[in-house]
Amino acid sequence: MTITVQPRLTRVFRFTRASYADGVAELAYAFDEGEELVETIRFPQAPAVPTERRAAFDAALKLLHLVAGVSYYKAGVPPKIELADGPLDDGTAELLDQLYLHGLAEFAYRNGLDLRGRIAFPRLGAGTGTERSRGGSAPAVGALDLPKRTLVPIGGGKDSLVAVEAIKAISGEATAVWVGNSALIAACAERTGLPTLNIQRELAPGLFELNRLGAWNGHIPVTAVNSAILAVAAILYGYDSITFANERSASAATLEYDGQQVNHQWSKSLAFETLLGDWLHTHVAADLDYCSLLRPYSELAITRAFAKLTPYFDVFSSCNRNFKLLGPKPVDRWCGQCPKCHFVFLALAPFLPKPRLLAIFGRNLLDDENQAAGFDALLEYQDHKPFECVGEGAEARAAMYALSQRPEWQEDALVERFRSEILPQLDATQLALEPWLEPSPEHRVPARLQAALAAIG
Ligand SMILES: CC(=O)N[C@H]1[C@@H](OP(=O)(O)OP(=O)(O)OC[C@H]2O[C@@H](n3ccc(=O)[nH]c3=O)[C@H](O)[C@@H]2O)O[C@H](CO)[C@@H](O)[C@@H]1O[C@H](C)C(=O)N[C@@H](C)C(=O)N[C@@H](CCC(=O)O)C(=O)O
Ligand SMILES: Nc1ncnc2c1ncn2[C@@H]1O[C@H](COP(=O)(O)OP(=O)(O)OP(=O)(O)O)[C@@H](O)[C@H]1O
Repeated sequence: MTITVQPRLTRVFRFTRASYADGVAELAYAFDEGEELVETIRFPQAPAVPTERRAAFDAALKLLHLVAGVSYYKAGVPPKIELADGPLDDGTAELLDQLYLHGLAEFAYRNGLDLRGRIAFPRLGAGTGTERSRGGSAPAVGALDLPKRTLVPIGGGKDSLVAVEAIKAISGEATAVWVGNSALIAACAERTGLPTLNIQRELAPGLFELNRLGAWNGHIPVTAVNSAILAVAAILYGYDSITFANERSASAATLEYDGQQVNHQWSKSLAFETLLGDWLHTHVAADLDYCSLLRPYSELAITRAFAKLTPYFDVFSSCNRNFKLLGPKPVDRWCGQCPKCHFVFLALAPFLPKPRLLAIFGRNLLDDENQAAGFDALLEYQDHKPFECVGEGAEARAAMYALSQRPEWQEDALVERFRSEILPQLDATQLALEPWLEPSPEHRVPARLQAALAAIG
């Protein structure tokens, strides 16, 4: 495919069409009058869409088209957005405005862009008269009597496996589902013993051509894309709930810049969960629940729970370098260099026998002076939290403090450095591990699944 637009000079981003037939969804976009960029999602062994769920399916597919557009919009960030299907009701436009602004906040910060005031999805009634500048709300949909079973997304790391085991503990009917073709995630899903569902996602090849032509590039809110894919899947296959494994800490900003919070994990935050969960209730099906089973828990509470799940130790990995579409992957599941490797090593250390942890990682990251800067960033010492899915700085400091009190860890280079150099500068009353293990009451887990929460804490 030959791309003829210069991405950074484009004027309009267009959502041109979304179609679905025989298990294949095509989501198409274009800049200005340029070629279509078509993303493809494949739903395996898809049944025919049941008639009574047709409207819900169409609504979910439309949302997926709008959400997945973020990968392409970011290539040019033109000032105008156009929708071939016409403007959106207020609720939908608000969800999209928020997602593109906050989900692309890291992208904007790193590229020196300011997206505030730039992103405005067309709204019904906007600009058509003085009496109504916004489009009003769509009539709320009813329940569809969806089967009482749960889609549990699997990411290959510890969090989703903790969620799986919590659902298994209450004998909930569930399917382990993942998007993409990662063999590592497939192995984890297989290990759960649950039925599995693997949905394929192929980005438009033209995006890589745009990248080569100097498109804007950077982080996108991928959890939102996966969530929208799973909403379509829930209606298609018949599930009444989608339970992600997004932790409490995911709501905390990575940094604040020019009055704006920048959160790498925004589409894992409670704010996004609330927006999407409410939207699905009003626009798709009143009985389709979208939530995170791990929302009450800190990363440390989750690593404590995961430390008991020994059958997964030889298959899981939280290192995101495994999940790159292009380029090399770590040879042995953990690159040992990235913020996720650093954080997971540190957060598991208080809860696992040391030899067990070293066996998982194949090395001792805390006894390697070359990794000091990486751990400093986690501790928010002379740096900000990394742009990655890691816990809060205070949480990392609590874990490091716990290790500094243990004979088996305190001689290791970076623990010793923490004790001698960093600890004297910290408020010792803020370093206890125990408060991090307490669940918070805030979550959106539906009544039917709440017993699973007790299986985690
Ligand atoms: C695996 C990874 O971390 N990828 C990020 C990385 O991408 P990179 O360029 O190094 O390589 P690829 O992943 O192979 O992607 C190639 C290009 O494709 C585009 N792209 C990819 C996926 C997608 O959904 N949309 C896309 O537009 C993009 O142009 C890529 O350059 O760096 C990129 C730039 O910062 C990131 O966008 C890539 O992140 C992936 C989308 C990804 O899946 N990342 C997750 C591991 C991730 O970050 N998860 C977060 C969830 C946060 C959230 O709010 O959803 C987390 O765990 O905290
Ligand atoms: N490819 C994927 N398909 C479906 N869901 C995914 C995928 N990747 C991540 N997720 C889900 O997104 C959420 C956030 O992912 P995240 O990487 O934080 O979790 P994880 O991989 O389970 O654990 P870890 O924090 O150890 O990496 C989790 O619920 C995870 O299951």
